[in-house]
Amino acid sequence: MRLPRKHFKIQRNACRIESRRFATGDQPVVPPEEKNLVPIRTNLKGSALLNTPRLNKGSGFTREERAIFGLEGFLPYDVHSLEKQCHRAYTQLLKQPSVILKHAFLASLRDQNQVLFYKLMQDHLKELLGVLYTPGAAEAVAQYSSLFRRPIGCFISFPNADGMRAQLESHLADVNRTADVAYDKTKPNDAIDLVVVTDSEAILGIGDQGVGGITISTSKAALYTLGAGINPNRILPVVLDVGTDNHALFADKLYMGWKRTRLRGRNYDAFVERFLTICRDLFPSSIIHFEDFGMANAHRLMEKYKDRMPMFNDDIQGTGAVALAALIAAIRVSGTKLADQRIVIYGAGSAGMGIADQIKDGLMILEGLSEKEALDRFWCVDKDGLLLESMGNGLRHSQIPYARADDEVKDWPRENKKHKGLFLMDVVRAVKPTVLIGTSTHQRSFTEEIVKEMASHVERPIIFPMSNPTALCEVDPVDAMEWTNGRALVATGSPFNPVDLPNGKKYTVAQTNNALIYPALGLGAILSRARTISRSMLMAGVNSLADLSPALNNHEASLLPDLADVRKVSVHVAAAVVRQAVEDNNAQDENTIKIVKGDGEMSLEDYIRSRMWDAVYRPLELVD
Ligand SMILES: NC(=O)C1=CN([C@@H]2O[C@H](COP(=O)(O)OP(=O)(O)OC[C@H]3O[C@@H](n4cnc5c(N)ncnc54)[C@H](O)[C@@H]3O)[C@@H](O)[C@H]2O)C=CC1
Ligand SMILES: CC(=O)C(=O)O
Ligand SMILES: [Mg+2]
Repeated sequence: MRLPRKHFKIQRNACRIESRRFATGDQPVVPPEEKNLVPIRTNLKGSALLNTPRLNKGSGFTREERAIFGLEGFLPYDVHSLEKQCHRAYTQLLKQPSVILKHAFLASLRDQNQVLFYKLMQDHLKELLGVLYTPGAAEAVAQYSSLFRRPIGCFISFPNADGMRAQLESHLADVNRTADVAYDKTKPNDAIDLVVVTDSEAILGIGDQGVGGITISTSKAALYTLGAGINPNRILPVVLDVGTDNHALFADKLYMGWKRTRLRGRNYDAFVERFLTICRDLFPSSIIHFEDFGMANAHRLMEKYKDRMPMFNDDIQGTGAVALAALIAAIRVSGTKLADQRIVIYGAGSAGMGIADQIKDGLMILEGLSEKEALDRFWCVDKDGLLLESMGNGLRHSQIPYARADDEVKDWPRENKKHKGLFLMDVVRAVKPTVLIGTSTHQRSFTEEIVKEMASHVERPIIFPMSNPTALCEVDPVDAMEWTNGRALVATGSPFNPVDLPNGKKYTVAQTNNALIYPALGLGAILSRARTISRSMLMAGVNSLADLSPALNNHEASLLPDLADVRKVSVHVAAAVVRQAVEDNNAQDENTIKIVKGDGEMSLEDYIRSRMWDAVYRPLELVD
């Protein structure tokens, strides 16, 4: 549907700021260059408008807007452009002496003026991702209760479970109250595109953080907007407060969550089921992103719900996808084949087994291997050593297919004779891996001896220490490069500086973080209104991301695109995901299906751009 021109007449010249993307969701489709001219309708005036971060422009309100919305007495006289506001905010941010205080500053800005927050983030993305996301988010989560100022997001606490529906309805009403979020007012339930939910049991690599986990949901939500232009007002970040087993939190008198031992078993499952059922009922067009659930639940819940609704687990599937994309790029650089790799995974938890599953899918789909042949390429090592069939009930469900036969290892030499298990060094010596992936939270565990042993058998050792935050990374890329004479192909989970190579050049370390792919995966699923988020959609995303690898043209370049370019990357990845959903008859959005089939008025890429939200001030229209 094209908007009649009269919709654009209000304060047209207020929209001089660069206009590209607009918004996901049930919005009128306009060409990308017109989307930011569409006014936002609101009945708020005066301080109520200034105190609504979704609509507030602060000193950026034009003279005309100040008159219409009764703002003149509330603002200093001069009108400032978004660029000038950004400059002021950046100067203030730089005065904050630590990462945690910078994070708090950003949170407070987000809480005052949403457009300004996203514009500032976007203009300094490379620098500020480390503040908002990993490693900064780890500190912010851990100190949530002591630094608390104002709540952002949705808190679903077990003791209040009886009121869960009403709590979620209040959030929906809140979203609908502020302006055009659900453009079509006859469909108030379509106002939410995305729910990002954590139960806080395994936040990054820092474990159980109780209610503080809301900050991982809000950070991941912000990356959806920065990375894929998903309208921030249509995302619901949620923490399920089911208690905590982190005893330091019990001792903290400022702790703000439910001070009980973490809920488990049937009550936990019923609580999650109830939450998801209500979400599906109240927000039927939304997708659900699971983040940082503990090992015992992450895989199990994904298996339970993945065919029932459009959901994915980011730590399992998002991480698997980004790791496989980096691996495909590394293999192209090294001139080898995926099927010829011997892969050791260190840390067989959610991320580790998610990576294994995704690479296994890659071996089967891209290389035509049988499942058994694919599984044969993996050796997974956890706290008790190499996963072996004899570990029986000690293996988690996701680990069982990867357990090796005990016969294979009976003659392997063991470093630690006193211990039953085979540890990383034993496995590296015996397997001679070509690929070593770390998702263990065991800092600096890829020692010089291990890396040198691996590098003595492989021309281009592929080493991905993916644990977050930075302090938990399995090996510093500088060391990995030094110990391999610059031969290693390295990718990390948190950001690292480029490394000097022996040939005088610099090697750019890819940030192999699920943040490079999950925003586009979500955008593709939302736009196509996919019934489920399928394996084939994930694989389409992986291939399109791998094709964008800078290392394909320059071997010292990063294996993956820079995370700071995620927004451009996302258009291509989301397009691949959408096309796959349509090809699989998994898409339900008629308009998107038409465009993919070539019957629309614009290309799929332009359509995607036209649906992306931009950090610009759109005109406001006063309604009764
Ligand atoms: N780069 C990325 O995109 C992502 C990175 N991660 C990182 O991966 C790490 C693990 O995260 P999850 O898998 O979600 O946690 P998890 O708790 O599910 O898994 C961690 C696994 O490592 C094992 N482990 C712990 N200490 C070990 C040791 N000394 N030796 C061998 N294994 C050990 C644990 O037993 C567990 O199986 C975290 O640091 C997290 O930040 C997680 C998701 C995405
Ligand atoms: C990146 C991420 O999801 C994690 O470290 O848990
Ligand atoms: Mg995570």
